[in-house]
Amino acid sequence: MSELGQQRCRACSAEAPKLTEPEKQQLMPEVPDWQLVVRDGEEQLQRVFTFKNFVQAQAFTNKVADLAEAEGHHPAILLEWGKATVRWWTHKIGGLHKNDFIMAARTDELY
Ligand SMILES: C[C@H](O)[C@H](O)[C@H]1CNC2=NC(N)=NC(=O)C2=N1
Repeated sequence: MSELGQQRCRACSAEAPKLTEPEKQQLMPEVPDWQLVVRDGEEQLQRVFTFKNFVQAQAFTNKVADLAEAEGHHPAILLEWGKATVRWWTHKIGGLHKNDFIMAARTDELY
């Protein structure tokens, strides 16, 4: 289990700073299966999880949703047959916060 995967989200305000490039580069090795993407001008962490069928993808999606609600920090999830694409970013700052890396690591532990 990665050190990030043992952490919990810290409530952040709209004034919280986005992670700097060095901070992101330091954190990326802890979530090696995730990629940085930009959607609607906002940087996000994305990973595609694959499964044998829709039901397994749905069950994983539900686990991620439960984790998100428990942490008060929510992803975008695209559920398809055999796939679940998860994207983490912090809406209120329009980019990436350490919380998003924590949640990506916590998501990996559900897979
Ligand atoms: C009021 C509510 O707690 C906030 O809107 C939370 C909900 N979940 C959230 N999830 C994410 N990813 N980013 C947020 O800024 C965010 N804010």
